[in-house]
Amino acid sequence: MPGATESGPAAPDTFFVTGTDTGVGKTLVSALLCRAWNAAYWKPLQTGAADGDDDTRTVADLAGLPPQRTFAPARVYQAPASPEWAATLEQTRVGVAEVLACRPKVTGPLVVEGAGGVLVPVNERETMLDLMRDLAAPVIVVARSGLGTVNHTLLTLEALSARGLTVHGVVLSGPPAPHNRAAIERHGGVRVLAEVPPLGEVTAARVAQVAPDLFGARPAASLALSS
Ligand SMILES: Nc1ncnc2c1ncn2[C@@H]1O[C@H](COP(=O)(O)OP(=O)(O)OP(=O)(O)O)[C@@H](O)[C@H]1O
Ligand SMILES: C[C@H](N)[C@H](N)CCCCCC(=O)O
Ligand SMILES: [Mg+2]
Repeated sequence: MPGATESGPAAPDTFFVTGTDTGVGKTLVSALLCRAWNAAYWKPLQTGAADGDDDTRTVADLAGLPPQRTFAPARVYQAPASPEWAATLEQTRVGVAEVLACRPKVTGPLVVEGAGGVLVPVNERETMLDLMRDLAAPVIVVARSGLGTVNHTLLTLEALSARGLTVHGVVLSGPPAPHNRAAIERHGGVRVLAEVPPLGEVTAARVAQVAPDLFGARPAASLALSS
């Protein structure tokens, strides 16, 4: 296998961070990953700019990334909505191919954050799953840790599996819930990479403090999602 080492397959460089929902902690986890792995960051489609949503700025601040380690979104839309609807409100439309034409060329790890969850529409025909398929990077699923997450996470994993996407693992955010972690690993055939506890005030100092213990210094090789 190209890039393989004696210790196993080479770790991929690009990871797509999706979630079971909007607001589950994708941006916080992206910042933790960037900090731990010294990764660059790209949010291809940013919506909610009218409400001040700017995940690129948030990650740059929290992870302490210099300007050359973050990349402008392919599109920024004002409305706090899916890319499809936010674009429609601006009488425009975007396709996955146009988005990926803006894919940054970087050396080393790159964290790419989606908008909302896996089936959020990019346009009338394409969803975030199409973006993930064409990006061809292993997927990290961020989920809440608490009640309801087992169903939401397993549904998300089913959708990813149905499209043949490689799942690198799941990250749970919120108060530790070992029974939920175990259920997701058992029924989803995935690793839970980390449980991000409630961080209190989310600051760059706090991210720097916890990121290495949560994610280590570099990404591990991805395991295929078993059925
Ligand atoms: N473990 C945690 N401890 C403290 N705050 C958290 C934790 N997880 C998430 N949050 C907070 O919850 C809010 C939503 O998280 P975040 O912005 O990362 O979600 P998201 O999935 O990226 O949302 P979007 O779909 O808008 O991109 C943020 O204010 C974030 O700091
Ligand atoms: C604006 C928000 N913060 C996100 N960036 C966009 C989330 C879109 C979710 C669409 C949906 O699932 O209903
Ligand atoms: Mg976000």
